[in-house]
Amino acid sequence: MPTKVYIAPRVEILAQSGIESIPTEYVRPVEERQDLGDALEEVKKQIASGVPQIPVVDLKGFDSDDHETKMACVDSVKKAAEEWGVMHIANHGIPEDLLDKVREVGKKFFDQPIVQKEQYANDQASGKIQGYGSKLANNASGQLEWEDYFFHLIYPVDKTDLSIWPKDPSDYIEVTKQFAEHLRTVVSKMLSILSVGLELEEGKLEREIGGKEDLLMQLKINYYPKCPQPDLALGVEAHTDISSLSFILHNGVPGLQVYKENRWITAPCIPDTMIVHIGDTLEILSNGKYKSILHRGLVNKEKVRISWAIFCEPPREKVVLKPLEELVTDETPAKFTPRTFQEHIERKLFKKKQAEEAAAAAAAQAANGHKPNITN
Ligand SMILES: O=C(O)CCC(=O)C(=O)O
Ligand SMILES: [Fe+2]
Repeated sequence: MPTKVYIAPRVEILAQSGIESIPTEYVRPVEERQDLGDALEEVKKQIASGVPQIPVVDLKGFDSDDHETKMACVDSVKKAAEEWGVMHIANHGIPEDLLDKVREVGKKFFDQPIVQKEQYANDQASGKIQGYGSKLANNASGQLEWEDYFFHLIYPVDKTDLSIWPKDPSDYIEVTKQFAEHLRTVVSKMLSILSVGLELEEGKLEREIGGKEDLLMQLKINYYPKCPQPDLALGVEAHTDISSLSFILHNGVPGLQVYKENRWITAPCIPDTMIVHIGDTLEILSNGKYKSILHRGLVNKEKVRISWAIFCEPPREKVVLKPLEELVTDETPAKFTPRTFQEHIERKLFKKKQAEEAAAAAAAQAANGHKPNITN
C-alpha cells in the first residue's frame, strides 16, 4: 500500500492558482469582520478619518548624558506602553542597510519555488516547530490564516540550530546572525527604558525574564500572498503576543491592525522605524501597567506583504512570571497569578480551544435551526 503523504496547504499555491473566491476555511465569521478590508484601502481611510495613531517614539534621547533628555525618552515610551502597548520606534540604532539586507534575504527565500521551500517544512505534529509552515486546521472551527511563514530561533547563538536555517540565499545565515546581534542590543535598551518607566532599576526587567543567557529571540517571517477577497480573510487572526517584547519589521506594505477603543486601527508604514509590541509577559510583570494589545494582520489584493516578527521570550520553565513585588500594593493588588511561561502558553491555548469549541457548537446548532443553548 502506498504511504499517505500529507501535503500541507500552502497559501501561496492557492494565491497563484488564480481563484477569485477564497475557500470557506479562510472566510472569517461575521463577528470578526469589523474594520476588515483590503489593507491598502484601510490604511488610506484611516489616515483620512483622523483617528488616533499608534505613537512614534524616538529612542535616541535615552543615550543622552542630560537627565532631562533621557527622562523625556523614558516618559514617551512609558506612555505608549501604558496607553497602547505598541509603538513605532525611531533611532533604534540598527543600520538601515542591514535591515534592507534582512528584507532582501527573506524575500529571496520566499521567491524560490515552493518545492525548494518544502525541504524546510516544519512538522508541528511531531513537535518540530522550526521551519517553513502554514497554519494547520487543528481547531474546532477549522479556520485558516492567509499566510505561510518561516520560523526559527535566532538568539542566543548557542541555542540556535543553523542546520534548519535557509541555505538559499547563501547570505541568509550571515545577515540573520548580524541582525540578531544588533536587535539584541535594542531589546536590552527597550527593557531598560521600560524598567526606568516603572521606577525600577535599569537592569530589572531583563534580569527577570532570563538575562543575556536565557532570554530567547524567535524569528517568524510572515509571508502574506495577495488575496482575492481581503475583506473576508485575515493574514493573522486576532491575538495578543505571549512574548515579553515583539519587534516587527516589514516590506513597506501595511497590514497590522491593533484593537483600541472598540475599533481596529490600521498601522501606517513609517520609514526607518520598527514596531514594538509589549507582550503578555511584560503585562504580567508590570501588573497590567503596560498593555499587551490585541492585534491582527490584514491582507490585500495587490501586493505581497512580508513581515519579520521577532518574539523575545523568557525561558519556558526557569522563571516564574508574576507581578513584580515593587508594583504590588494595597491599592494595586496583583492582577495575575504566578505561572511559568510554559504554563501561560498552555492556559492560553486551553482558553482559545474552549472559545473555539463554543463558537463551533453555536454555529452547528444555529445551522440545525436551534438556538444555541448558552447555559451549556
Ligand atoms: O504581520 C504583522 O504585522 C503582525 C504579525 C503578528 O502579529 C505575529 O506574527 O504575531
Ligand atoms: Fe502578534
